[in-house]
Amino acid sequence: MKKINIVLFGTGNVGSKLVDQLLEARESLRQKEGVELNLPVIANSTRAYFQKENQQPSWEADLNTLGVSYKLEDILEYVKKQGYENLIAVDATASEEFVDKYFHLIEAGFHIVAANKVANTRSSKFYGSLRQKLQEHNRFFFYETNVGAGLPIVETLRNFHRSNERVTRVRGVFSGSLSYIFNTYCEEDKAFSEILAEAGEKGFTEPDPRVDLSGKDVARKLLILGRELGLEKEFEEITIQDLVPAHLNGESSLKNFQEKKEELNPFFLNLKQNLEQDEVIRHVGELDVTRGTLEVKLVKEKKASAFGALKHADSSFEIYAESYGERPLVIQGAGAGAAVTARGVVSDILQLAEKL
Ligand SMILES: NC(=O)c1ccc[n+]([C@@H]2O[C@H](COP(=O)([O-])OP(=O)(O)OC[C@H]3O[C@@H](n4cnc5c(N)ncnc54)[C@H](O)[C@@H]3O)[C@@H](O)[C@H]2O)c1
Ligand SMILES: N[C@@H](CCO)C(=O)O
Repeated sequence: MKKINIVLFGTGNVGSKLVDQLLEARESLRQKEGVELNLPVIANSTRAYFQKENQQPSWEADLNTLGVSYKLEDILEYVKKQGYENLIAVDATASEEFVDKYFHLIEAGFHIVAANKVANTRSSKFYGSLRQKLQEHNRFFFYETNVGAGLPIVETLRNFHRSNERVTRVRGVFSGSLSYIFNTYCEEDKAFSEILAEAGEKGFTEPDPRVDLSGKDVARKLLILGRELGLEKEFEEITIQDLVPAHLNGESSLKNFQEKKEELNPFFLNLKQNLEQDEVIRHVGELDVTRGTLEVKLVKEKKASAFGALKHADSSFEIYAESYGERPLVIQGAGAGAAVTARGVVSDILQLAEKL
């Protein structure tokens, strides 16, 4: 039996669904694949729960009641003392700072699986040094859910690139939350702020929805794909249409933004009122590999077009590549949501486990 030991950081929408899915899949993986998935430590931003038994039927309660405040070193010491091998750290946080800890984790023998996009969208220098550290310690880094949640986008582009297929352009509705927001807003007679709140309640938005609305989340996804294709770009080079008014942006608190989100309504109502009958608003990202440009913007689309016809929180990625000519390869489906994202993380964990 191959034993895999997963230390989870982040128990929000994605992290908590991930624990449920791992515990559910445990027995069948043991029987069918000879893989035993253990979760020796589950941590959020303030507490860590150090597992005593193999089963964790009430992990949420245990984290709350038996969880202790911790430092990363406590976890590293614990796994070392227990003699755990095949260690995978799962980053299900949205933390800008946590990614600095990847280096310590790698040195301590961890492989990394990340839903968090930050590590792949810092400077090229950081991107390169992380990969160098992984190589030095012979560790793996999987992050399929960074783009398109559970959809196989990163893998598809990486395989194209490796096989010398020339990808010229990727155009898409990259954001599941903004897809939900604009699909619903253009169909229903509700205030923009109300739909924004719904998208948050459904677990589609980032913990701070301004990361979506500002275009930053889609810009990150474009950069991640661009880098997979060998483009050496920095985040600052991306052209981004920011939908958050300056007085509510990241400089002010999230609470302030939530309290004043109705102030967004006139701008979006004006956009909606200026649509033709057969048009809708869509939020798109465009990566032009040939020209080396990355752009995030709102566009008007015909209702009958591919992007115009999207529903719910679906994303759609059109990948233009030499062998495919004028007709792109299209990957479409749920672009956000805890269940699909957690499933993508499980899939990354299993692919990584196969290599161990
Ligand atoms: N929600 C989606 O559909 C989706 C899809 C793909 C990727 N993601 C990514 O998954 C990540 C998690 O999203 P979410 O919706 O679950 O967020 P969330 O806010 O619901 O959960 C974040 C969790 O991270 C924990 N955390 C924060 N800083 C931490 C730290 N330094 N150490 C340990 N834990 C820390 C918080 O306590 C919380 O438990 C984000 O990076 C997001 O971009 C989300
Ligand atoms: N907030 C992100 C989650 C998936 O990365 C989105 O809406 O697409």
